Amino acid sequence: MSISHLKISGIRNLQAVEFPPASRINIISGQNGSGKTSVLEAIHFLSSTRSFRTSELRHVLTQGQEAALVFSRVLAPGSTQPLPLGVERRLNGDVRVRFDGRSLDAAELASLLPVQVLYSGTFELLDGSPSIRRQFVDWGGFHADTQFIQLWRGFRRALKQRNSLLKYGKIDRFQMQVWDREFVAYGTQLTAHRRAYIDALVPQFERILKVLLGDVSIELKFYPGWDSKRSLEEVLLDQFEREAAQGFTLTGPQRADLRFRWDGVNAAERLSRGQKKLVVSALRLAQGQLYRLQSQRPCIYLIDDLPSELDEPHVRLFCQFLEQSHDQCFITCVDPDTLTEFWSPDTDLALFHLDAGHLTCRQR
Ligand SMILES: Nc1ncnc2c1ncn2[C@@H]1O[C@H](COP(=O)(O)OP(=O)(O)OP(=O)(O)O)[C@@H](O)[C@H]1O
Repeated sequence: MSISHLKISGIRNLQAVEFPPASRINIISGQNGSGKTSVLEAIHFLSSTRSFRTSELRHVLTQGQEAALVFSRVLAPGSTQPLPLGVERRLNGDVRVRFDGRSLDAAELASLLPVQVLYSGTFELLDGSPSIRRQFVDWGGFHADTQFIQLWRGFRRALKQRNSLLKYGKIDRFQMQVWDREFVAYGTQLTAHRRAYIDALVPQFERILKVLLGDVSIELKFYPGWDSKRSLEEVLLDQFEREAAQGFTLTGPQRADLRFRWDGVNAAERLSRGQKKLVVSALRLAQGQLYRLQSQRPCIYLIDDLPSELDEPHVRLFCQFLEQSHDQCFITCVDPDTLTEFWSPDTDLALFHLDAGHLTCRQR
């Protein structure tokens, strides 16, 4: 899907923002605090009912407002007939998602309009907590295979039940065996899906990294959450006494992670800030490209302050990659002159400027 019309109300400092995005490249410029990231946040909200900056709706809502509403018209690939998609969330907890006259649940919305976000917080993929990398892997698993969400839910349920039995001390061995079986069955299948996803992602990641960063070669490895030379069943048996003493499940798929090495060293310790930005960008772009390959559908890229941390040649390479990707992109920057010269005249491109929450269109 791509967005052909967007209307935003009740988000941050944005003042009744309404515009028709270009099908390919949208450059949104403005000074610090003008609301550029908030426009990307609104598109993310449209795709998932959530912000990528905060989990608390009250911070996203314009001060004094009760509801955030993003309304759009979206186009399926190859279609000329845009369909209405609207997402509303209210401070009282109500959430409404309507697409072409019917309500959607969270999973349906996530499949309808997948987006990839690149902003300052994306660095955490390299040096943040493992849960951020698990979310990254699971995003891919969710979009790659419809079975994934059931496996993920089944595993979470088994983990929760095990942990509550371990926490309250008096362990009923029979009940524990039931949940152990579920934990192993779901956990093993979930891990196989995660591993297959990363195996498919690595060639995309290496290809894009080579385009963006030439000589830097990063080894990306999946860690399943336990010593994979042993079965999950064996590991559970072995660690049971320690788990009973500590009151929670020690190792398993809930500890899965990704490891990035450069010349055998933890890449996060070795890369410069610009290099880190290009590595995490390559990861997100690879995820979008793999999604396109697997589903034959495009992803929308939201890229906040693309030029920051990068020199001109790398900005050029980045823009050339985006241009060749054929996907819809929303790119923000402070100074539009840093981004406008890299696009071919045939590319459907639109320039917008934000001034204190007011958006205007600019001439190319
Ligand atoms: N809940 C809110 N209600 C009203 N205004 C808000 C709210 N939260 C943030 N703001 C203001 O909205 C603006 C949003 O800034 P945003 O982060 O989108 O700016 P930006 O153009 O991306 O800036 P920068 O270039 O510094 O990253 C800021 O001026 C901020 O003070």
